[in-house]
Amino acid sequence: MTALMKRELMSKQKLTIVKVGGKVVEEAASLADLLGRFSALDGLKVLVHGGGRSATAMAERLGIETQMVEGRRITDQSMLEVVTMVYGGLVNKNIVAQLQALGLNAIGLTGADLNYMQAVKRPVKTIDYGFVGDIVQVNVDELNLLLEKQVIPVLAPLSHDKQGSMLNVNADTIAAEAAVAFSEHFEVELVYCFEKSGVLEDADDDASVLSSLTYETFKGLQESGAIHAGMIPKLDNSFNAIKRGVSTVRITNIPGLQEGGTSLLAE
Ligand SMILES: Nc1ncnc2c1ncn2[C@@H]1O[C@H](COP(=O)(O)OP(=O)(O)O)[C@@H](O)[C@H]1O
Ligand SMILES: CC(=O)N[C@@H](CCC(=O)OP(=O)(O)O)C(=O)O
Repeated sequence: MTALMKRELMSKQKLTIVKVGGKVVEEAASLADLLGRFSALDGLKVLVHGGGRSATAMAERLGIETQMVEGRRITDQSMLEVVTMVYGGLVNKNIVAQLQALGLNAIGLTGADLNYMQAVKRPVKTIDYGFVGDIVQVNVDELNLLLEKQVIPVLAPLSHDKQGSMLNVNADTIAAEAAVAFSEHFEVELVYCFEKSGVLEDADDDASVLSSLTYETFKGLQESGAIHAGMIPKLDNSFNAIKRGVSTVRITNIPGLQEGGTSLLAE
């Protein structure tokens, strides 16, 4: 029996999973600020990153057009090459190098590494998303061994189909699916860190942060249009994670990493 298994038998240890995306990843100063605060968090932790804007910028440099549908990137063969390079390479390794500089022993992984997360190519219904994956299996056993050795997993928004192809997956989904899988072993707090201070009652007023949110209120605010765009899948992912065993989900900005922002309430 490993030390980690022994501890689980006594009581579940806390694990913080921080997902960072949007502008925060793209701007060097905000990323450095975020990583500094992440490194100061106590206890076991995992970082999940996005980087959609960096992929769009790189695609543009290569003359490849970006097309998003309902917040998801249409990923044809050449876009798959771009996202594999940008998420699995540039963004991921830049974060790992910065965490190493901060004294954290980080390792960057896609779902193909250690086969920790497997997906299937999204079936074509009305829209063909191309090489976009829907998660079918998550196995965090090897990641648990890394955590036990004080290694910090840094998870990129990429999975694979176990038949040789990488697949593009939204970073919020990677964070939620990893959080659910880790919940079997840990008391998981999932923190979505982005550019606003939380879920806003009025998306244009940064001071209108809701300190807590139920599913019912979310659906009401969605209907009135106060919650829209990328915030809808983020909240759907978040409530789904709570339903499947994640202890706490918070949506916040960089200074709110430890506390603050919007806490989601189970019904
Ligand atoms: N009520 C709301 N509160 C906060 N953000 C909102 C709200 N409604 C819509 N949004 C938009 O949702 C975006 C976050 O979604 P998304 O861009 O997918 O996240 P990320 O920055 O993590 O990639 C915000 O930048 C904001 O423009
Ligand atoms: C399928 C799909 O849409 N994947 C996303 C993955 C990156 C991401 O989610 O980045 P942010 O968190 O910074 O938005 C994309 O390619 O844009």
